[in-house]
Amino acid sequence: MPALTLDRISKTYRAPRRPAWKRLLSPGKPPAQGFRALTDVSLSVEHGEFFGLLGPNGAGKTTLISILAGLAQASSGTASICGYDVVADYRESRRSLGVVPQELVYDPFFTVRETLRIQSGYFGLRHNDDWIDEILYNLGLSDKAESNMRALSGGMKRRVLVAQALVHRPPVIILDEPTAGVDVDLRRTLWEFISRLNKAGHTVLLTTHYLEEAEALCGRVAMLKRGRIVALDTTQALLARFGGVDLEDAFVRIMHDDTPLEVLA
Ligand SMILES: Nc1ncnc2c1ncn2[C@@H]1O[C@H](COP(=O)(O)OP(=O)(O)OP(=O)(O)O)[C@@H](O)[C@H]1O
Repeated sequence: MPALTLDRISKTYRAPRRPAWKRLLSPGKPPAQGFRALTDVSLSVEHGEFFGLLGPNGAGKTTLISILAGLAQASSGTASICGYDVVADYRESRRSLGVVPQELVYDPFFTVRETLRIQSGYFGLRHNDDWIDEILYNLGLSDKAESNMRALSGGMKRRVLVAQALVHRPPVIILDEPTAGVDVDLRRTLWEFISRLNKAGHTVLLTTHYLEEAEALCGRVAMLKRGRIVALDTTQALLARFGGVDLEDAFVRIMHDDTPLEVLA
């Protein structure tokens, strides 16, 4: 059973409803069309893979991750984590997954340790301090454990988001642009830690705009363009197929290729 499966996932965001007074003024006007963010996305990621989900701004990466995390509902299609359907088996699928979100979301009233204890509590883990200490150490956060969240720099807050995603030792880890706006030090520390978790058997799905990171880390890559998968293969095969000097070159070629969209696998 794969670590992660997407089967013909489509997502249309509803257009905002027109206010009542506008509907009264022009009653015959049809409601605005929604926005189609994903169309028929299917892929499966095996246990232990380090998988890259790439695409330009607005391609649909975060939408896809939100569907996997149960934060958004697909308009059609199914998704599962470790065999658990993200809608029908929500609790089990959420327990199998750790998501590092793109947005810096945090509660300014708690310390780093309190934040991680609260997160552990969501998963019913009461005595989790040994693991919390290990995560803090590996993310270079040990000396910040008792600092208030609001006192941390942006890069430090991002490290805490990574720590939060790992408190329940999820078999599948999704990182949505985890290195956006962080210094070289954190990138190195983060990738060393995530690579170690991956070698220990954790499945990793990464979105990033730093294609050299994806090239170095990901065994397989899917590229999204306007909500559709346009390439899905091993990093090496994509490099061989599209030539060029590196994955960035292959990415630019694929994104600028205007032949009808089809999976280049
Ligand atoms: N809640 C929403 N309502 C309407 N449209 C949305 C909503 N969320 C996202 N979209 C639209 O869906 C499309 C895909 O957005 P998404 O955030 O998934 O892209 P992305 O690939 O993650 O982009 P980025 O690389 O900039 O993070 C975009 O055109 C975006 O404007």
